[in-house]
Amino acid sequence: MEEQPLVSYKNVSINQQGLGILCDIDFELHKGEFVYIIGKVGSGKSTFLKTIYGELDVCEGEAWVLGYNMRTIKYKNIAPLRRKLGIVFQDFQLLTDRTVYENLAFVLKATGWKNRAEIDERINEVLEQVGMSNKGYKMPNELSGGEQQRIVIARAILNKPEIILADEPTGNLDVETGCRIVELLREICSQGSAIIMTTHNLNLLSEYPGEVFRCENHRMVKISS
Ligand SMILES: Nc1ncnc2c1ncn2[C@@H]1O[C@H](COP(=O)(O)OP(=O)(O)OP(=O)(O)O)[C@@H](O)[C@H]1O
Repeated sequence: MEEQPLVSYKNVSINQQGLGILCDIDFELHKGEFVYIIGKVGSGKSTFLKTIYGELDVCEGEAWVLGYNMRTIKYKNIAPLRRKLGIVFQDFQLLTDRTVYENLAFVLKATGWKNRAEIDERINEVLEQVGMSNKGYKMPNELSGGEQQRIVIARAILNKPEIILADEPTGNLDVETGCRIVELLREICSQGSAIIMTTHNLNLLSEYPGEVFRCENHRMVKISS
């Protein structure tokens, strides 16, 4: 039997402050998929992602994310949903007043981890996975942009999310560093997390193929796979 999609949207419309941003979206995300969302500035890419992590309501259609009906999801279920998601933004959003290790420990403790040794072990694992094993003691401002983005990805994968939402994760990086970040995301994808990534960098699409949806004229249309 075919596995249930992780995300399933049918005829979904999304508004911001009463204004229609996207309408009639049909979208599915399955385990292990890597999906790009492209489109001009203001076309609705981030808006779409916001509905997946419950930041913005869906106003029409049928929308399911990891078994939650996003039309009717209760506020108390938003945090449990987000624990199954990893979220990566372009502007890093690390806590600047604490070390890399403390940034990661903060998230683990906030999501219910208590055992010190297990916390240590998981932090070491994710830092190794993103190639930053020896940087746990650093403050975020002592890291380059690419290194900070690696730590953000380490933070996003701490709880082994089923889906990673990456909103312009290469937006603040030079081309070479951006490619390394996409390679890292693809490696994480091959280990089982599905990934939705918005980007303006169309070169990435040919270099690192995936399914592509474009936001345009209030629609989000699949253009290739
Ligand atoms: N908080 C908000 N309140 C009202 N309108 C908003 C809000 N956030 C975004 N919008 C509007 O929704 C539309 C889509 O914005 P969105 O941020 O999704 O675009 P985007 O495709 O992600 O753009 P970019 O490439 O610049 O990141 C824009 O017209 C924007 O002005």
